[in-house]
Amino acid sequence: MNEGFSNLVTHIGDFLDKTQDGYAIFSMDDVLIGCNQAFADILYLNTELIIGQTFEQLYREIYKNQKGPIINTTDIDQWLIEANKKRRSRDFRIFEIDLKDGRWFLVSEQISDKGELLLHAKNITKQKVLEHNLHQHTSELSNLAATDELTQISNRRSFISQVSSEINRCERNKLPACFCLLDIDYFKKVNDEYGHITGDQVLVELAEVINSLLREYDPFGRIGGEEFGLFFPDTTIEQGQEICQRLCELIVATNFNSPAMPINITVSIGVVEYWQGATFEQLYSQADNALYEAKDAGRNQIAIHD
Ligand SMILES: Nc1nc2c(ncn2[C@@H]2O[C@H](COP(=O)(O)OP(=O)(O)OP(=O)(O)O)[C@@H](O)[C@H]2O)c(=O)[nH]1
Repeated sequence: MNEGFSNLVTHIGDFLDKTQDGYAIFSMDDVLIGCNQAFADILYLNTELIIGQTFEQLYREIYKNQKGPIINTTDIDQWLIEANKKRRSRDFRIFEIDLKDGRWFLVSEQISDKGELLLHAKNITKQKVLEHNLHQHTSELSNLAATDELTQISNRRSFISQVSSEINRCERNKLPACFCLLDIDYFKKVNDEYGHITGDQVLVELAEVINSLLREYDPFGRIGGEEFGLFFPDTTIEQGQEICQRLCELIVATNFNSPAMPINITVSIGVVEYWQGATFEQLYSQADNALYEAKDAGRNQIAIHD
């Protein structure tokens, strides 16, 4: 043993009871032969009483006390069988545990040539909290980036991406589908007569009314202004036309902005049948042509692209 190493061995004990990290050594037959205070604190057990106990006895005690590491089971015997299978399966193991008090530890287990097991538990609660917050912020940001601020449905970008992946699915599974563009008729009049804020309210309610008729997985988004896009996977053109007909009827029958000042609107819808190999741009352009036909033909109606 070189001098530096023997100095380390002599002095390391002074640090072991200062550190927040838990240290413990188990014998070949898994009896706890030594540990520091931090390790006992993690288990919520008394240092003096745990020396000489086996890993199994310790975990049975923790399970009984319902303090310390979370043991997610209703059957501790089965849990110990599974834990023991993993425990000495490799010379070095690393895993995370969480405690009832909310702390998290990164635990490493190293087995020596003599078969003794050195356990080191590092407090990683701060990192876990940061990780959790970051994850939450990321998902909030991606929701924001995909949502139309006014109507809270998908925005143009997110709608295009959902339709594109549905197009791929329909292509792979040889499914029929319909793409629709829906536009409010004479919406300028609503704004002119009732004001822009009421116009906004009509848009919000319209999105809700349309959503109430759709299946949960039908992509539906606000393309821009008073124009909305819909995609019906696994739907024939006849079925698509029927859904659009029901949408038109429901919208005509709805009193928007009620009870303040009920407003009635109509919509025009351009529908195109999906064909194998079609792109979003092609479907959009053909549905747009059909939408103009519906407007030209007097509005409050559906036009199917030929
Ligand atoms: N309140 C409100 N109005 C909007 C919004 N986006 C677009 N608009 C209005 O929608 C109206 C669209 O007018 P036009 O393109 O002339 O269409 P229209 O009056 O609906 O007539 P047709 O589509 O030809 O039946 C304009 O008055 C826009 O200001 C919005 O987010 N909120």
